[in-house]
Amino acid sequence: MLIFKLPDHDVFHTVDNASGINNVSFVSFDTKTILDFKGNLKEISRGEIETLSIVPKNKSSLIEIGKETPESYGRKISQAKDFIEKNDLKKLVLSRRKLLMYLDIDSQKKLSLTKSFLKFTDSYANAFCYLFEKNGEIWMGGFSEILGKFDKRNNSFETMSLAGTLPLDENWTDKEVEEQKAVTEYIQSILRKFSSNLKVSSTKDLISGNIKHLKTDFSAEISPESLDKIISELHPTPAVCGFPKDLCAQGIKSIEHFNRELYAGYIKVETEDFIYYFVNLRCASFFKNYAFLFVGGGITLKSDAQKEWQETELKSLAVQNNLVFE
Ligand SMILES: C=C(O[C@@H]1C=C(C(=O)O)C=C[C@H]1O)C(=O)O
Repeated sequence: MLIFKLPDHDVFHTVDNASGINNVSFVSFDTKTILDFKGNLKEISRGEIETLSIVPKNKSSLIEIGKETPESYGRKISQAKDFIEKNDLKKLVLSRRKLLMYLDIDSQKKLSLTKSFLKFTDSYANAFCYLFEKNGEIWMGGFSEILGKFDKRNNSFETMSLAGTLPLDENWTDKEVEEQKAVTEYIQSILRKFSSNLKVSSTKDLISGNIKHLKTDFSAEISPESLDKIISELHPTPAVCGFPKDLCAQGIKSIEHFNRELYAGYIKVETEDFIYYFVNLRCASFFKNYAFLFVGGGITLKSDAQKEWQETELKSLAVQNNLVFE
């Protein structure tokens, strides 16, 4: 079962399971896992969504639940800084799995994932939001970062450089400006190879709930044949990994000590006119008594461990504040 809402659209969609048609795919961060949702896109109403039963299951094997603390995350940030220094990098994106246990809140009340999804979509109207259950796995998430948007009618391709995070009332510093610039330069260097008419916007604030980011938009005319290649070269961008990609992904794995799974991967959605590639952030996987909320941020040599922790806490509220118990 998959339900989703495209950014700035009023309607909800699902897929009709028709075989041979594949319009929605979730690609994991390491691109090794691809979850396909078969069928044509079809509209689904709010009322129909409310009647769906999506109930988390117990994980079949025991998982090790090491609760991350500001101190343990601080140690990982130091390791990330050592890695940045040793390899002369601009940044590395570190993340954590926030463990949220929810059974104890009130034994009479149960988590309603469909109502949570609807609340999430109301809070983040300009985001791509989804909820799915497949092979016993349940994920929910939503954010407005695109890895790509291809318009089949005129072969125009759009993407964005989105990075740097602060609470709404704080002013940008060199740390955020530099980390976002690293993403902008990376995207530019790739798109220039595929298009001679690349347009780059000025950098603006993007407000997402309780926080803001720096965003630069790109648009270019490309040949449809190069679309897959562009996406595979872009992903993972330094907004979620670092550059060089392979070295940074290796560094991330050795420091984070968990599998990012679908977090920081992307979601491909094909409609009649567009092919979208949404970056899978502000997301969580759900089990019977708990959820893992995946959150991260760009680390540079200027990073302050306490602020980085705070940033991941603020990002986790995107999912956490929209969970509905009834
Ligand atoms: C990595 C995440 O977000 C990404 C990293 C950001 C940053 O480093 O400031 C900002 C927006 C996203 O591109 C996340 O939400 O977990």
